[in-house]
Parts: sequence; structure tokens; C-alpha cells
Amino acid sequence: MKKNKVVIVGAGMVGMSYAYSMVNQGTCEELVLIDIDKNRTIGEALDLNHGLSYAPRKMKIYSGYYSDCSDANIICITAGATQVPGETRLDLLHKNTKIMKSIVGEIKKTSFDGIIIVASNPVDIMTYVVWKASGYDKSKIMGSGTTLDTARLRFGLGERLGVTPKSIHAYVMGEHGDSQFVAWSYALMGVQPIYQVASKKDAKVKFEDLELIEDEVRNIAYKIIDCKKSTYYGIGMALARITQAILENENSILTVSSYLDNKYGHDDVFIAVPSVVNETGVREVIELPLEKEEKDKLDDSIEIMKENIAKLDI
Ligand SMILES: NC(=O)C1=CN([C@@H]2O[C@H](COP(=O)(O)OP(=O)(O)OC[C@H]3O[C@@H](n4cnc5c(N)ncnc54)[C@H](O)[C@@H]3O)[C@@H](O)[C@H]2O)C=CC1
Ligand SMILES: CC(=O)C(=O)O
Repeated sequence: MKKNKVVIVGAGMVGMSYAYSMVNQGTCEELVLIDIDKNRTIGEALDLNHGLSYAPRKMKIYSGYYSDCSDANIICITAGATQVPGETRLDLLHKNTKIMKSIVGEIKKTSFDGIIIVASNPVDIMTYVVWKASGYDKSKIMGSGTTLDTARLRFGLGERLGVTPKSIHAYVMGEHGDSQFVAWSYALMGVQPIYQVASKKDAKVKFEDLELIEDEVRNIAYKIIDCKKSTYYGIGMALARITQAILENENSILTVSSYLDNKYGHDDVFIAVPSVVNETGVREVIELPLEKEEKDKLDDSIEIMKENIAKLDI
């Protein structure tokens, strides 16, 4: 039987927040850290090991090498450059493409046949790059997509409506970036459509607030980057959630960045859409009949992805 093993490539703020979330949640049995900064992985592995006395399960955590990928269930790529204030995620396109290609080159030298999760930005395009450069099955590669933005939306709506984010069932779709959008026509508070909630006379969230909330979600990473240079706890938790869905064969619906194989009228692109995630990777992309305005936004987002992919040599 295969081990329950995760390899993180990129032991920076995102990689280590993800690792810390997994140690706290007992997500996997074996956790390997890889980074071009070998010393950093040694220090991080020691630090995490010192928390194991208080963790929910026994784990093996160590600084490793690409050869450790061979029998891994999941490789999560969190390596790469980050935005500085004023930069968009798309500004990282060329720098991080180079890094993705070099990492995939190393992974390909091993007999790895598990699932790859990509978090490095611009994540939808980096997921495409990893797929193209690896030649692996498209269903076995996914990006973190808008799992973080979806969590931000649920938090923002939950706060305003006075309910836990866990009872908000709403999705951010499209690019993990400036062209993302909320599929409001499918947003629910519990079992009540948000449109219905917002139409009440004494509503805590009114129709005119929806656009403001959507803008806030779209732009909140810029605010965090201005305040503290980068964002990492939220994505760390989102990556741990995706990992759990894979390792536990959950068939959970998550807005990962998935390959569109003639879905939503598109192909040859990875973009965030609700997808069923299990031990095989993306089992299925869910094709929602979107309202026209939402479908136009998805089309625009995909167009931006394709324009940027066309600039790359992969
Ligand atoms: N998908 C999402 O929702 C989010 C994505 N990100 C992205 O995650 C990425 C990482 O961000 P941070 O961890 O904050 O950056 P960081 O600078 O803290 O860490 C990056 C790590 O990557 C390592 N690295 C660079 N090139 C490498 C290579 N070729 N092989 C192995 N390791 C390499 C560096 O040594 C460093 O330790 C960025 O691209 C950032 O934009 C950040 C937040 C949310
Ligand atoms: C940096 C980034 O992609 C985020 O926090 O959404």
C-alpha cells in the first residue's frame, strides 16, 4: 500500500504555513521539505518536529531531495517569487515559469505518479506550465485556484450575515487574480439564495453590497501585501484542505484550478471552477449553467489566461 506522503517544493512562507496546518491537523503521515535553500528546510523540519508531541498524529517530517518524490502521493509546489506592493500576480509570469520548469525537470527524473498541487502565482497559468512541462495526466494536476478567494468570500459574507463561514455556500470562480468573479446566482446562506436574503427589507447584506464584497475579496491580497509583505496562513489552510480531500478520497467540491476539457465552452486552459476532488485528482469539473453576465466574466478570465500562456515558451 502506498504511503500517505506529501512533498512540499518551496519551504517559504506559503509552503511552511501549509506544512504547519498539516502538522496541526494530522493530514499526512510523512512530510518532506525541498527548497533550493537546503538549510532552510533543515531548520524548518527540526522546528516542526519539535511540535509533534502536541500534534494529533505521529508523523515523519524531514528535509529531503527530489528522489523522495518517487513514492509520494502528493507534491505541492509553493516555490517562487512573490508580488511586491503594486505588482499583480500576472507580473510574476516569466520568473515563476522558469522556476516551475526547473522543478518539473527534477520531478520527471523520479518515478512519481501521484497528484501535483500548484500554489505558485499566477497559479492558473503555473498549473498549465506544470502540466505542459510534465506531460502528466491533466486530471492529476490542479492549482489551488480560488480556494483561498472562496474562503475569503465566505468569511466576508458570514461576518456580515452573522453566520459561520461554513454555512455560506458560495464560490469565487475564474482566475485567482484580478478577473475573478463570484457566481452569485449559486450563492447560498444555508439553503437560502443570497439574492433572496439580500432582497429582504431589513437585510444585513443588500444587493448593492454584493459588488462591494466581491471587490473586497478580489483586492484583499493587495491590502495584506501592503500591510505585511505577503499572504500565507489562508493559502496554507486552503492547501491543507485540498490535500485532505485527495488523501481521504473525499470527492469534495472545491474551486481548484482544473483543466477545462470542452467544459464551459473552452479547452486547453486551467481555471478555477467547482471540481470534484478525490484520490485520482480532479475526478470531474462541474459545469454550472451560469447567468449570462457570469459566463461573460468566466470567458474574459479564460481569455486573459490564454493571452498570457501564449507569451510563454513551454
Ligand atoms: N495560490 C495562492 O492563493 C497563493 C499563492 N502565493 C504564491 O506562492 C508563492 C510562494 O510565496 P511565499 O512562500 O510567500 O514566498 P517565499 O519567498 O517565502 O518562499 C518561496 C520559496 O521558494 C524557494 N524557491 C525558489 N526557487 C526555487 C526552486 N527552483 N526550487 C525550489 N525552491 C525554490 C525559495 O528559496 C523560497 O524558500 C508565490 O508565487 C506567491 O505569489 C501566495 C499566496 C497565495
Ligand atoms: C498572494 C495571493 O495570491 C493571495 O493572497 O491571494
